[in-house]
Amino acid sequence: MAENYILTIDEGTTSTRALIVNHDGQIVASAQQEFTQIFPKPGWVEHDALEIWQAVQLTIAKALTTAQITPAQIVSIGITNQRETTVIWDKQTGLPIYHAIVWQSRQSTSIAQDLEQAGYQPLIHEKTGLTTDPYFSGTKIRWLLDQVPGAQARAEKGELCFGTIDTWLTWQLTGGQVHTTDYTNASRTMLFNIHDLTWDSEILEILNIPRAILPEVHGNSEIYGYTNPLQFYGSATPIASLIGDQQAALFGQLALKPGMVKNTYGTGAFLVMNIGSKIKFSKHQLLTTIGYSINGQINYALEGSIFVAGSAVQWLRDSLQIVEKASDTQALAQQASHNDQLYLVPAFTGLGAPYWDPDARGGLFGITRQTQRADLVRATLQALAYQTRDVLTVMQADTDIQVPELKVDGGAARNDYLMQFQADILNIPIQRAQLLETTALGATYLAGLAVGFWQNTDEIQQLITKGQRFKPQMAVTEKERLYQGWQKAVAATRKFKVSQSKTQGGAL
Ligand SMILES: Nc1ncnc2c1ncn2[C@@H]1O[C@H](COP(=O)(O)OP(=O)(O)O)[C@@H](O)[C@H]1O
Ligand SMILES: O=P(O)(O)OC[C@H](O)CO
Repeated sequence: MAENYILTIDEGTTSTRALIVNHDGQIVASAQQEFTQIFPKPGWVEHDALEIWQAVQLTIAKALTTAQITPAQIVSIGITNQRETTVIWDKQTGLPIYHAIVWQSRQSTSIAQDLEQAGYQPLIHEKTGLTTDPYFSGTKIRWLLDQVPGAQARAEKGELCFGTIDTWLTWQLTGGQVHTTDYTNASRTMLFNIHDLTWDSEILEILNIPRAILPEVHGNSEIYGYTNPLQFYGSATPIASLIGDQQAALFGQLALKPGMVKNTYGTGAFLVMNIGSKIKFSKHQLLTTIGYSINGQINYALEGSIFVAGSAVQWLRDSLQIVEKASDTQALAQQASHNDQLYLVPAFTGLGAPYWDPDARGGLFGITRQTQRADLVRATLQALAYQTRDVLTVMQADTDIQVPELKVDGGAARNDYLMQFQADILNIPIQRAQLLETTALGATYLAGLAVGFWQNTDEIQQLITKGQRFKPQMAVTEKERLYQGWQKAVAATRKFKVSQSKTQGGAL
């Protein structure tokens, strides 16, 4: 009998991947496709949602071809996605009314500021676990309905659909039959009440967002619908997991016990701690969010969102062109010998947790006549580690938990220099996943559990091999000296902010 597989789509900020996974949890084939990053104005980031859909179709076709299997051998499909990124499309034609507004984008800053000035921050935090930042979908939806002519009226008439990328791809794969999302993605919109698990009427009213555009909300491991055979090579295959990428990585690490923490170093870096079935709020501006939901049971999480991580490495490669490949940064950082007091604060699109400062912009401190390319590369990698310490410190303070080790994954976790420096600066071991595609594997496990491909997480645990462990080696005085320099650099960056006028932040 032909073997069966799970197909998982991991739609990230800069590229999309399709993975085919067998019953032993091995990736038998994968394909990856980058797509265009559109920067219409400083601080704005957009994607073409149709280009994303095309990239998804292409990677599915490539992965199936590489694996030499037929779509009928796919027992279910999992989708995990860059969160918050907002698409609005026409229900009839399926065409987006504007580009997707990416999570990093700052174009709805003035809407977020208006909410804060009107005193809504405590209400929004209490109901959604989030903060009034343009990062989340709510202000992006408001911006789109304001800026695209006629959009508000069409939304009120029920002619438009809103979705994060999971919803957009499910709509496309089902041929416009299913308009749904999951709790984790919903919990990133700033419109979802994480206590009673519904779209919040009061917040919808404050932002004047018509309920008619919103998707249904479900758990993370269940059948939401079937692919339209026209979209999936003649097969009606169940779509059986939708989950935001950071929560998928938490599940993929099997960080299923309260207190377990993972950090994923992708475009951004996201520390997520499982906090169990009860909501807990941070005193230090971490987010409370939904971690995952299986069989009707909700697990909450605390999250520290770092906006710029691997994208700083991309900046070295694409904008400064001082490295050819992202992986070149490892050897360069290891070679750097001058000036270990050079600090890059990569606040390219503001600062996320724990600062939440949308107007901050990047800074470079401590340059001397001796500063060389390798020093800048090292400072860039170190910035990822320092930002992680900023977040982990407040996460530990919020929960009274001393985290014994940090589980890590994501593309930049490949970098051994970064991993060792991270262990040093945190003074705890770093446990790297063997397969860095933990995000995709999390969605795979959930899609497999939904259809009985795997029976339970104990069975999945047997499939996972641990990767490399990095132990702290640096003297405590040394790491404290370095970290104090970082804190000074962050303070100086925040002092030197650009003030963003309403028109710069708000108009098309
Ligand atoms: N060896 C490396 N060292 C440092 N950064 C890397 C390395 N390899 C990849 N990256 C960075 O990791 C990111 C890609 O990771 P990935 O998990 O695919 O991100 P995403 O899901 O956000 O698209 C890119 O920003 C890239 O610059
Ligand atoms: O594309 P990534 O992996 O950097 O993840 C993006 C996050 O989901 C944004 O919240």
